This record gives sequence, C-alpha cells and structure tokens, in this order.
Amino acid sequence: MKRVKDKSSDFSAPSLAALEQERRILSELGNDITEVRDKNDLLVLFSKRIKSLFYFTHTIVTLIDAKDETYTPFLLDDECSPIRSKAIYPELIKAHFSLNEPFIQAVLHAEEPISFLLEDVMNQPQSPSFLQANHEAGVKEILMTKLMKEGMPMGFIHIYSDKHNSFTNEFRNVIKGIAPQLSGAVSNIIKNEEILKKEKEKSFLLDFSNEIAAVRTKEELALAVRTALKKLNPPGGFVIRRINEDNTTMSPYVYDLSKTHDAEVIKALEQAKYPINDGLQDRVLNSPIPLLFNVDREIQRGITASYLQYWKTMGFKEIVGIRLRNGEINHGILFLDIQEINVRLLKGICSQISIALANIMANEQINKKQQEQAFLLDFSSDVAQVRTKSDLQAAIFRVLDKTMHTQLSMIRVIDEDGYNLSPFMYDETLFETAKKHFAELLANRVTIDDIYTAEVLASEDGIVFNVEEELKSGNAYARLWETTGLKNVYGLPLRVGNKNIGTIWLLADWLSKLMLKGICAQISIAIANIQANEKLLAYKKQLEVENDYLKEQIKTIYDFSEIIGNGEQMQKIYRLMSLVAGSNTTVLILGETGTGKELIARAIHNASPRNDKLMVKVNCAALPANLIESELFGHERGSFTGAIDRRIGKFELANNSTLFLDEVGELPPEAQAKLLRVIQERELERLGGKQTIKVDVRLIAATNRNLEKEVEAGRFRADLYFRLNVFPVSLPPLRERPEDIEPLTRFFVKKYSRSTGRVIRKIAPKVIQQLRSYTWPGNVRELEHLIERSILLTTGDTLLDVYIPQNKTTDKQESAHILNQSLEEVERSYIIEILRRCLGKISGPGSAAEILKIPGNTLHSKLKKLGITKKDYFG
Ligand SMILES: Nc1ncnc2c1ncn2[C@@H]1O[C@H](COP(=O)(O)OP(=O)(O)OP(=O)(O)O)[C@@H](O)[C@H]1O
Repeated sequence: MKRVKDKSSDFSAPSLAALEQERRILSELGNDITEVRDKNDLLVLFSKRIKSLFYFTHTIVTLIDAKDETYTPFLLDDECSPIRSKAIYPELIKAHFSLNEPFIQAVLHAEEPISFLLEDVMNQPQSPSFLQANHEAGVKEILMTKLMKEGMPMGFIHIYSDKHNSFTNEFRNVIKGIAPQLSGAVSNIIKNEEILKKEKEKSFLLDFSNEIAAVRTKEELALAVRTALKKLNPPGGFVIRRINEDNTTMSPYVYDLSKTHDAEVIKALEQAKYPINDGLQDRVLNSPIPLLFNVDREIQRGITASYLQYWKTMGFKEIVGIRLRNGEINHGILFLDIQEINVRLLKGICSQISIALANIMANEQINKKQQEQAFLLDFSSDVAQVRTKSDLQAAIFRVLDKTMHTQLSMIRVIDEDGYNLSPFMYDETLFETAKKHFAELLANRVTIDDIYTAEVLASEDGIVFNVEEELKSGNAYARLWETTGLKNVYGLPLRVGNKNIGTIWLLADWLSKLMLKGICAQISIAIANIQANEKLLAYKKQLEVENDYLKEQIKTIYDFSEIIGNGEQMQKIYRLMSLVAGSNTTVLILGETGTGKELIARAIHNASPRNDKLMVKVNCAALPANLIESELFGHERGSFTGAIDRRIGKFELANNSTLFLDEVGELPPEAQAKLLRVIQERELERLGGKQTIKVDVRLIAATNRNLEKEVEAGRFRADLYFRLNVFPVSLPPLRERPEDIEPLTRFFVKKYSRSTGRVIRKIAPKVIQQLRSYTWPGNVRELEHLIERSILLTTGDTLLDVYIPQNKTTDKQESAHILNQSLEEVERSYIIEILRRCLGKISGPGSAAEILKIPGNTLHSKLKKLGITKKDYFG
C-alpha cells in the first residue's frame, strides 16, 4: 500500500532547546501518565493535557483481540469526535476491525508513530470504515502508533486532525516517547477494569445471594431473579423452567414479565409442559457450561419444540441456556436472551437460583406433605365413620376428585373362596363414552391369577400402567382407559396387614406415592370394616334365628335331673346313659311314643362334654319332605324358590353340640342319603352352595318305629340304620313298668299344681289304683296330660279322681276275651294283673288287696285257691 509520507524526514536536526523542551514535556507527561488510573484519566490526558501542547481533533485507543485477529475501540473521546452524531457511530464503536488489511498492517510494522492522509488510505481495499467516516466529517490526517505489551502489540493510539501537517516532529517524538508508558497505562486500566468488573460481579453475586437467601416462595424468587437479571442484562428476556414431578417434562416457573402481562398468556405459559428430551432442553441439562444457541439455527436443525417458535416471534435470536443443578440433581434451566456470555457470572447466578429452587421445592414438598398428611388424617377420620359401601363411595369420590384430580375406575374385592374377585365399587360415569365396553369388562370373571391383577397383588406399592404403552401392548382395558383422556392407571393392592383383600384401579395423569399409599391403606381398612360389618349383620341375623330357636327350645326344656322312675327297667336305662354320655357315640333311642325319648336324649347331652351348648332338635316328622334338607343342611340365597335369604341348617347350628333327630324313621329317602354322607364325612354343603362346611356334631336319633322292619320294607336305608344304631337305648312302655306310675303321678301332680296355682297335697289311693290298672298306650305323655287335666278338674287339696279314657275297642276286645273264659279264669288273671301292678304287694297301702277292696287275708286265701304264685305275677 502507499505509505503516507513521513514528515519527520523533512525536518533538520532539532535544536538543543527544542530537545530540552521535548524532554521536559516527556517527563511531565510521563509523570501524568503514572497518575492514570482509569479511562477517564487517560481521556483527560489526551483531550486536555496533550491537546494543550499539540493540535489535533480527537483520539481513540483501540485494543487488539488476538482471538479473532481484530481490533476494537476501547477509549473514545466522544465529545471531540466529529463523527459522533453520524448514524454509523454506534456501530463503529462496537465494531471489530480486521488486523489483516494493509492500513493497519502498516501501523503494525512501523517502529514509530505513523501518519496517513485519510484521502489516501480511506478508499484503499479493506480499509476500515472509520477512516471514511472521519474523512467525511472533515478529518484530514491520522497519526497511529502501536501499544505494546510484553513485546507484542496490544492496541493502537489513533490521533485525528482536521488540518494538514498537524503531526509535527515534536508531536510524533512525544507520542513515540510516551507510547510505552501509555501501553502500561492501558494495560493497567484493563487490569483495573477487570478487577473492577470482577468486584462488581462479586458484589452483584453477593447482593443476589443475600436476596436469594431470604427467598422462601416462588414469588420471592421471581422478584429476586427479575431484579437481578434486569440489572445484569436490561434488554434481555429470560425464563426459568422447572422439571415437573413427572420427571419427563418442564414448565415455565419464573419468567420475564416485561414481555407480557396478559393473564391468559401467562396461564397458558405456566401450564405448558415441554418434554425434557426435545433435543435442546436435554442438551442444556447435560452441559456443564452455559450453552449459547441461535434460535433460527435450532429450528433449522429440526428441533420442533414450540417455545422456539415463540421465541422467534418475540424476536430473540441468541439464547443462553444454563442448567439449574444442585449436587447431582437437575432442577431446571435458566434461558437468557443475551449475547455476551460471562460464564463465571452466569454460573454464579445459576448456582444461587438452584439453591433457592431446591429450597423452595423442599419447602413446597414439606408443605405438600403436611397438606397430604392433614388430608389423609381427614380422610381417615371420614373413613373411620364409614359403615356402608355408599358411605365409603362418597368419601372416596370426594377425596379423589377434589384433592387428587383422580378418577376411581374400579375396586375389586377377593371373594370368600380366595380366588375370584368381584366388583365392589366403580365409577360408571367415568366411562360414559364406552358404556358397552365397560359393561363387557365388568361382566368378565377376574381371578387372582389374571395377569394384571396378579402383578398388582404381588407388588409392594402397586403398578403404574401408562395408558399409551398399554394400548400398544394390547391390554384389553387400555381402550377403555383411553376414553377418559387420563395418562396413567394406578393399580394398587388393597391390604389389611399382609393379607390381600382386593385391588383398586385409579386413573390420573400423575399421583403422589405417599398419598396413594395412605389412601389405599384407609380404603383397605374401610372395606375390611364394611365386610366385617356385613358379616356381623349376617351373624346377628343368624344369632337372631338361633335365639328364636333357643327361646322356642327353652319353652320345652325339662328339668333333666328329674327323670322319674326308679324301677329296674329305668335303672338299666340310666346305666346305659352314663356309659354313653361322655363319648361322641351316636345314640339311637327306641321306644313307643311318649316314653321319654327326648327327655333321655337331653339328659345324655347334658351329661356330655358338649353341655355348654344347647342341644339342637329336629323333628323329622314335623317338616314337609321338600324342606327337610334345607332345615338340616341350610341353603344359600336363591337356591330354590322361596329361599330369599341365606340360612344355616340345624347341622351347622349344632356344631360342637348335639343334634337330636327325633322321629328319624320318618326321614324321606333323599334326606337319608344326605344325612348318611354328613355322618360319614363330617362335612356338608348348604343347598345351592359350593363351599364345604366342616361340622363336629354328636348325633342322637330317636324313633318309635321298628327301624329293622323299616329297613326290611325298604323304607329306611340299611347303611344309615347301621350308622345310627351304634348304641341303641330302648325305653320300655309305661305299662311294662307300673312301679314308675306312682312316682310319675306325684311328680306331675306337683308340677301342675305349681303351674296351675292349685294346692294339691294328696292323691287318693283309688287314683293310683286306677292309674295302675290302665294300659297307657300314650305312655308317660298320656299320664302327664291326664294328670294335668285332672288337676284342673279338682277342687279340694286331694286328687280324688282321674279321667282315664275308655278305649272302646280295647274294651270290646277285652270283653270278647273275657267272654271266652270261665269266671274262675277271669278272676285268676284279673288278680294276677293287679298283683303285677302292685309289684306283688298283697296287703297294706298300695297293695292288690286295697285295689280289689278285699281284706288281705281274703286275698291270701283266694291266691291259694286259684293257685296263683309269685311266678305268675313276677314272670
Ligand atoms: N321318666 C320321666 N320322668 C319325667 N317325665 C317324663 C319321663 N318320661 C317322659 N316324661 C315326660 O313325658 C313327656 C313325653 O316325653 P318325650 O317327649 O321325651 O317322649 P318321646 O318318647 O320323645 O315321645 P315321641 O316319640 O312322641 O316324641 C314329656 O313331657 C316328658 O317330660
């Protein structure tokens, strides 16, 4: 390039005075330069001090940026610059000018200050634009010299003049002389500025950290960040995004309010959820240093995140993203619209924000936990009062919808069989748009082995099913779930202690684990309570049935200690009873009607170890054949027409006690078969039921039929007969034990005197005679009824008469028999019969003589005469 003529060569050697003058100026300026601390001092040095010595218009100091081989303005004498009002000025003062062009290369290579005529250099190829601008503003010449640091050029001094020949030798020499000191001063200023900048940063960070330390809420954080970032980067926008609880998306948390105040926009902004892995947010989160990116370039690269478009329309070009991280945990990102990255400062700010964010989140978490706990407490007290399904439903719907934004899909409970699960509660309204599908799935049988149920039941805290993924994997329920628009299905086991009692299926976008666990525990308890309550009600009902039954039984309870009759035959019976009572052996009591079979059965039971429970009695003859089975074995609801309720049978009722099957000979064949099975297997099933129920029942059966004959006739199963006839006890008819008639009579007289309120103290001997002389086809029962009737007819304190029925048939038969005999024979058999009834007592009270109303001696003579011996009446 054409070098501007160096005027120094035109000058002759300077005079001594001039040299002296130069030295003085240099020394004075040198002193002044040592005083320079900052840019302003330097500016004053040029614009006042040097200007007072030499003529020029203005000065600029530029600094070299070695990185990109440019130089850029550092110190500007704005006031004197003739181009300051030019439109290009703001651009020029920020511009970087290439070092690789002839004009500046000439300066770099010159050992001394070098001047140029602007008109010569400004139009040369690649010449910097400031030359032209200055020339246009009337500047004629420029004097340039290098500033050096450690042997390397660090910048330039530009001195401009609007006159020709301003840069005299003296001026040049002075500039040359002070250039090294100026270099030092500029380096010092740079250093100072750096120190100052650092200090400013430090104090900024300190202030910020003080403010942040006081931050407790999102609002306080927003205020602190907004104020700080505005100070730092006044025109730039920013947003802090926080990682959501789902850990897959981020939402704006704190943002620059100068861009919008529109509540709608802000709301939409806050609710936006940007997937973390969008190719940009994840890059920032993974980058340990702030990441500067160009919005347009990211869009071109194919990042489709909607916020990029938004930024573009807002006019943001370059954005810095810095992760907000505490320890190893990322909390979010700070996006900043900024051109210049001060890594240190940004990192400082971000670490403060991260701490605040972590604190706020911890605070929020604590608050949330407290809220959740308070809420769980409320729910638990709600649930504690729950007694019915509808109470529970109301409580669940309230909590799920209002507090958790969750929908109940289904609660299933495990059936008594421990295998099937039945729907317990569900929200039909949830599947309004898929009613048919829901009904289908509802009708499906679900067991504990079903894939999803088994998975849930085996899990500790339940399983989260992502609706979208389940759809892809072909889960039949997913199509239904999809209709709700909710993202996840939470399947949790309902447990009481370690026992699974069912499953709960909830639909929500996201749910807190703690809440879920708490709620499930409460619901489990509530369901267990409801089930227990239902069972309790069933038991209550059963108890009421038992109670009714028992009341009925109590009415017929006898005073067991008073089995009357001490005759030999009854003694035999007592021996048998005491032999069998203590065991579980089945007893078969045989005897005519009214002989006391039930009385004996009860006495056996009462003497047995089962006597703490009442004996249960079934009269097999009293029930219609179609009901007998249900009576004995119970039935499930709906097992036959009329079975409206579940009912337990007498067998179950007699568990751990004794079942007395009265009139067992009357059992219809089907019932006989079932009875046999129960006796053999000691377990039963209710009619219409599938469950096998174990029973421990002692059996006592009674009949007035001859069972052997019934077996022979095919009316009674032989195998059942053998099972029942383990320990037979045959009660003799009353006519075969006349010795018991009197004690029985006295017993009944006492009993009925008491119950009827009569006072009957005596029984006329005639009465006893009459009773003894009767054959008692109805046995003890007949005697009892007779006495009861007779007492009612008695007026005094003595029972004078009994009203023995006159059986005409018997009379006829008897008279026919009598007619065929001689008088002597009739007399003989009559006396024998009477003696038999009087137990052979011939004379004295209660004797045959008394009954016959003849003296004892007369009877003795008659016995002799008729040849009656003891053999006849004791035979
Ligand atoms: N030895 C006895 N002592 C006192 N009372 C008796 C005696 N035997 C029977 N009875 C009374 O006679 C009545 C009939 O007795 P029970 O019902 O036990 O006879 P049963 O043989 O079971 O009759 P059925 O075959 O008709 O059922 C009852 O009131 C009972 O108390």
